[in-house]
Amino acid sequence: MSTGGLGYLGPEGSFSHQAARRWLAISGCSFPLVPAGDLPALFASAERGKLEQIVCPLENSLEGSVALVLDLWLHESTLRQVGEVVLPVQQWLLVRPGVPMRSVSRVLSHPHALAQCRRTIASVLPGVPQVPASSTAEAARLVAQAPQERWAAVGSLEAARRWGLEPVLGPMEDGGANVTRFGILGWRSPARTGRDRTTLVVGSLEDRPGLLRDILDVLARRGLNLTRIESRPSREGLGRYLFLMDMEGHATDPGVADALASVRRLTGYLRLLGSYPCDPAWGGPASP
Ligand SMILES: O=C(O)C(=O)Cc1ccccc1
Repeated sequence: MSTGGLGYLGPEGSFSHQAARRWLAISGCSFPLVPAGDLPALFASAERGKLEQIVCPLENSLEGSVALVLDLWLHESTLRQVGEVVLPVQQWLLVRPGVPMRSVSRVLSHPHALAQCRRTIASVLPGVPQVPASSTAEAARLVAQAPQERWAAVGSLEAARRWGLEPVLGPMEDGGANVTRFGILGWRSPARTGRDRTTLVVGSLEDRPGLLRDILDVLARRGLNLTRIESRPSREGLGRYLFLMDMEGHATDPGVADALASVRRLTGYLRLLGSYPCDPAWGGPASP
């Protein structure tokens, strides 16, 4: 039985925690927030019926998709996307108060955060070992509680406040707008709002030239705007992929419904992963 919680990748102070609070504000829901230790545990709690919805980082404007989330969703879960939150993010170098930056002996963070700051870290902390953590906030918590005081974390100013660390450098991502898009996954599909997005995954039993082109053609002929296409291994062998697609519109819009039926006929496998309202704060990808 669901406890009605909204699960997120914890601990407090993670970007997922910020996205979860923003989702409560957008949706008007009042679920209690429930932190999870890592992404597999987050999905497993939801699948066991312990959570009503979960917040997952899907993609980042500098570093791309979060492959682990896509793989858990596509291969180990029956959840549907019910919403999205688009969050501008900033990364800071966080140390225990008074620790000079030049003495840092190890830098911890989520691999996506380390990758967003690759050039800055190489220039200000050359040769310092980088250690992956399950989230930016977990990195901050570890630095705050480590026996070794010279560790640093990469994370938000909120994580610094929550875990009592001092921001000594930032924003430190390697240029460009840093924005992360989070998916809200659950079981109750929301009603059409008129400004919706639809996510689906297709795979093919047939391996023939032009199949992907034919699929994209179905969408283009109906004027459907694709906002993302991503491939992940289908786990059936080398060269076998699933294609995850986001497009504007709701599965009950006549053009989208018609396109889904045509794509289903073309492919061996189509799973509708959800239709949900677009984040009102996000204008969509920049036009060329
Ligand atoms: O590490 C965090 O703070 C998170 O919320 C997870 C995450 C992972 C990848 C991109 C953005 C956020």
